[in-house]
Amino acid sequence: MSGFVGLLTRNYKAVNPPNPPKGPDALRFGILGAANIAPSALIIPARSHPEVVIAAVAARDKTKAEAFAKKHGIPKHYGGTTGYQDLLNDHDIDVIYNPLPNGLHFEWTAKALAAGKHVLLEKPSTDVAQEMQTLCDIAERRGLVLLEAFHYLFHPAVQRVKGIVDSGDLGKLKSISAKLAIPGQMKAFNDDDIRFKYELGGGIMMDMGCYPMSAARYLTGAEPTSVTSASSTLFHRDARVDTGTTASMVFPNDVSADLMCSVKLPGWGPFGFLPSMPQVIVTARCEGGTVELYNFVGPWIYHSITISPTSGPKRTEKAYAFKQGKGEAWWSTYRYQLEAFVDKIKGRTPQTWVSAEFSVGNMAAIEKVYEKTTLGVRPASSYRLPA
Ligand SMILES: NC(=O)C1=CN([C@@H]2O[C@H](COP(=O)(O)OP(=O)(O)OC[C@H]3O[C@@H](n4cnc5c(N)ncnc54)[C@H](OP(=O)(O)O)[C@@H]3O)[C@@H](O)[C@H]2O)C=CC1
Ligand SMILES: O=C1OC[C@@H](O)[C@H](O)[C@H]1O
Repeated sequence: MSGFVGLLTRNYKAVNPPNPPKGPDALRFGILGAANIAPSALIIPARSHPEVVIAAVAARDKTKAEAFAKKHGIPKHYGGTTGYQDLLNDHDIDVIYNPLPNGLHFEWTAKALAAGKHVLLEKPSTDVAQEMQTLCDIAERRGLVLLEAFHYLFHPAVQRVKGIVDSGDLGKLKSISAKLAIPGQMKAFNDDDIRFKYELGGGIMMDMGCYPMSAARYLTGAEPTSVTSASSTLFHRDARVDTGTTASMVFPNDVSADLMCSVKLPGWGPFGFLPSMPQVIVTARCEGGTVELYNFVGPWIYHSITISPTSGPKRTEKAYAFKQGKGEAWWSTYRYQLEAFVDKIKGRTPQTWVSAEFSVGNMAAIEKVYEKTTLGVRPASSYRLPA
């Protein structure tokens, strides 16, 4: 199905998915925090997964936990000062979803792994690379699955672009440009949002910038050798926090990358009154042409892959489902991710995976960018692992 009807059908089914019965061996998930992202990233995708049950939620406030559980049909809730740990102590829970503020990712993922749970950890994985390395080491030692939720990488559209770049059909890769930015007029986040709290791992390079960074590293299949320039716009209440960052990087084999993220894209026209268009685009320039993916972070809603060979006609493609592989055109990036995560836990081979090395590398590269901006890396967690 294509065109407008396809768009409506896909987006309707993504939020109103079929609800097959759950099998006896379904994994029981618990959610740490009644976070805004939890419904889109896990609760709705879980409905159509026969091997996933959302069994419990914990929130710092008991009433909030109860209201969230009721709203989303979650049978168990934990709240109050011991709520998070009570969830981890629940023997009925197999897997923890951690959508806490970035600065709490390390502590609560470490505690979840210590409790013997697999963890789906929100992006960006931790505040600094060393913390993610530590978590990955613990997960490996304990035989548990830990996945940083880079949901978009699991979508067929991103896989198609990766396939085109890797095929060499457009010749050798020369440069990447990756942008995730929204206009300031959207006022997407309040001043007191976790994204602007330095002590919680705030900063838009962490929040949105982790996407363009991961896209550049994913498509090059390499780590940046240096960040040649980087600059940020600053949050008006705290000059350690960026509202947007641009960076230029060099990769091995003469590949370069330009990244941009912002929640404050300036307007245009008289007095900058008119909002700019959001920019959610990744472009790979090769010796023999370019491939561009429009809406790389939300490709299930709508996307467009434009392939422009230097000699030959330009063409566009869509990839809402894999030609071979599991999935439906209406599956969101989060649904594809959940499929892969469950496959991994169940010992099956996932279609796509985000490795420990990839996640650690992303944080290391983000650190390099923050160092170059002079804002400095985000503060490491004060949590110490038990001896
Ligand atoms: N994959 C994706 O597409 C997206 C991922 N994210 C990531 O998910 C995480 C959460 O983002 P989002 O849902 O927007 O954030 P929210 O502010 O909605 O949720 C964060 C949760 O953290 C809990 N929390 C615990 N301690 C604190 C504290 N000191 N201050 C504030 N909150 C606290 C709160 O839980 P409680 O209920 O216990 O009070 C709150 O519900 C971030 O890491 C973000 O990067 C965010 C958006 C999209
Ligand atoms: O993960 C995310 O994806 C979309 C962004 O708007 C958001 O800030 C971020 O947390």
